[in-house]
Amino acid sequence: MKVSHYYDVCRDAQGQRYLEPAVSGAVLLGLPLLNKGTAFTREERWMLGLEGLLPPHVTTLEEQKERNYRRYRLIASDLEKHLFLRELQDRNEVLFYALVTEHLAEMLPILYTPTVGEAVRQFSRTYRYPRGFTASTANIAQVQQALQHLPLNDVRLAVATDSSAILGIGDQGVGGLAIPIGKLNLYTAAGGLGPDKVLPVLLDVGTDREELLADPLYLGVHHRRLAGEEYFAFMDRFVAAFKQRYPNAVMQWEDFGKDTAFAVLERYREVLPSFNDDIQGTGAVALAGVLSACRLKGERLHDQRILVFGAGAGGIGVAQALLEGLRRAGLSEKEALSRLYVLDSKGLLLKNRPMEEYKRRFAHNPKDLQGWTVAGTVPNLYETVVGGRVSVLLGLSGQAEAFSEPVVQAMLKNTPQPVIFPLSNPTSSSEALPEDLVRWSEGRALVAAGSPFPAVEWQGRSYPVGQGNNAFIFPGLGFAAVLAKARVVSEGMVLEAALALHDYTRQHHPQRIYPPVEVLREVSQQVAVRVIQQAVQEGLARDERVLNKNPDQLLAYVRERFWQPEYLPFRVSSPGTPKSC
Ligand SMILES: NC(=O)c1ccc[n+]([C@@H]2O[C@H](COP(=O)([O-])OP(=O)(O)OC[C@H]3O[C@@H](n4cnc5c(N)ncnc54)[C@H](O)[C@@H]3O)[C@@H](O)[C@H]2O)c1
Ligand SMILES: O=C(O)C[C@H](O)C(=O)O
Ligand SMILES: [Mn+2]
Repeated sequence: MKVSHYYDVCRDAQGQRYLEPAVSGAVLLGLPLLNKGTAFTREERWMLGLEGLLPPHVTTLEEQKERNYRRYRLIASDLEKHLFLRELQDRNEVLFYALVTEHLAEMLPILYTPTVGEAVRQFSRTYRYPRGFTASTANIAQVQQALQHLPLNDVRLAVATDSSAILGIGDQGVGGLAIPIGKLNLYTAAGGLGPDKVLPVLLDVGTDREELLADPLYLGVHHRRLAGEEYFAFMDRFVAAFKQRYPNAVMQWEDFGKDTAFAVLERYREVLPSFNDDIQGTGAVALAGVLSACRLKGERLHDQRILVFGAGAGGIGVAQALLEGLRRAGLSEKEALSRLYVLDSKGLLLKNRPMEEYKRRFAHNPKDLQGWTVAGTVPNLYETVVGGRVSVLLGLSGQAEAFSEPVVQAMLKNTPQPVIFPLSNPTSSSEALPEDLVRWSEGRALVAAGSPFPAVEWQGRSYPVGQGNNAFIFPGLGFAAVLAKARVVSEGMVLEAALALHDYTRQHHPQRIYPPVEVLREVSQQVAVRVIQQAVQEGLARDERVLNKNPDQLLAYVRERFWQPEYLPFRVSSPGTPKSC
């Protein structure tokens, strides 16, 4: 099997890798996985029919990075920077990843959260080049055939969204494709997967956003969302065809809203090795951060009383992960649930309220909450903080400013150091600004947020704000599932990712809740090692190369397989030459 319709990656007698292209000339220059731009050597230019098509000076990758970084720095707006980087990736993937890897902390907020949210909104207005795969109601009947149009033959990981709950900005229709593209930028820049091994997928089942339906320039299908049986018939078709085209691929479900996220995860988790990033990745990152915060407070997880604000994919995922954490700390399920409060848009989950099945487990008995509110009303955020003596507050509601000063003051009465994580993205959806939380609590709150925020300077001290984002989990988790060829992605593997992140933070950044994003690559490698070990232990690993390796050997293996942005030489062998591809 050739890696792509347009080229293959082969090895010479010395084991050196090289590219064997099936195209040449101007066509080759238009393929971002092959194009080296001005870095094609003189020999390559003659061999591939490029001589004369490029300026004569042959540049190095370093010089190309320098040229593009200078231009990047001249751009004023974040969205324009995002679009500049998108175009660079669409021209030359190696150069794009070389640049992004070198400036990871600077470019992450541009490629990913929060700027990617704006790129989603502006998708139909800024569209330039195709990327990934779009299944839609216009092609789902022939999706098997449409998947054959993709030139890549060895995809190992896809990120797919139905775009029903993009970050905290809701249904975004076809524009949601920018999210899988951004997630996969992280997979390659910080998670080790080569750009020819990944695929962003948009499942366009329609949109319920009126302004998109009414916009003639909107690029998605112009009808309302499929629901119920029609929705699952669409999904079943896509999943079957995807599995046939890419039998070795892991699937990351992303930004499915609460009405589809849980059902899709359950329906396909045994069909495809797959996980839901918002439920499981977020659960893992929140558990790791709360464990770190407990360590900083000198307390234990089971000393805490925890409130999760928001009961969608993210909120329930976080509640499930903390429940598991509390059980591991020795509490019974009943004891653990008694110190965990989950609120949706109507307030605290109570057993006498009608609610979706996935919330039910976390509902409290109203009899246990005597005196919290006027009898018969549902406790709100403030009342739950007071009544439940909450010491840890986690925001997954997408509601800006929901964590107000009175809420913080109430927490300070329960604990000297409240743990407060406004985890909603993008920045405009964050439940509070970290600087307000630090100020209102006079520097006592332990704060992390979903989106990137600068350190807070307050009364001569600097408080770094950790980024509690599933970016610390999914690249390592997905890479591990790929390297292990895991049959399924188990809850045990997800939990191990959380514990690995917590251990890494404790060992390398003991003063922090999360590591700085500068070390994301290293975090992903550590997470990957632990997740592979767990997959092996659970008998889920199907790749023999990961069996019987100790942690050091596994780390070396993970590092060796980690894709690096460097140009491979081209060769064109004459017909009949034996090749190792
Ligand atoms: N930091 C991270 O890594 C991370 C990961 C996943 C999700 N999130 C964030 O969490 C937010 C929700 O995402 P999701 O995927 O769970 O969406 P979702 O559509 O599945 O759920 C949204 C939930 O928000 C809650 N909500 C809405 N209005 C509310 C209100 N007024 N008061 C209390 N709760 C309210 C509801 O319970 C609803 O179910 C988004 O802003 C998203 O960016 C962050
Ligand atoms: O995309 C992110 O930044 C994190 C998370 O998956 C989200 O939906 O907010
Ligand atoms: Mn998400």
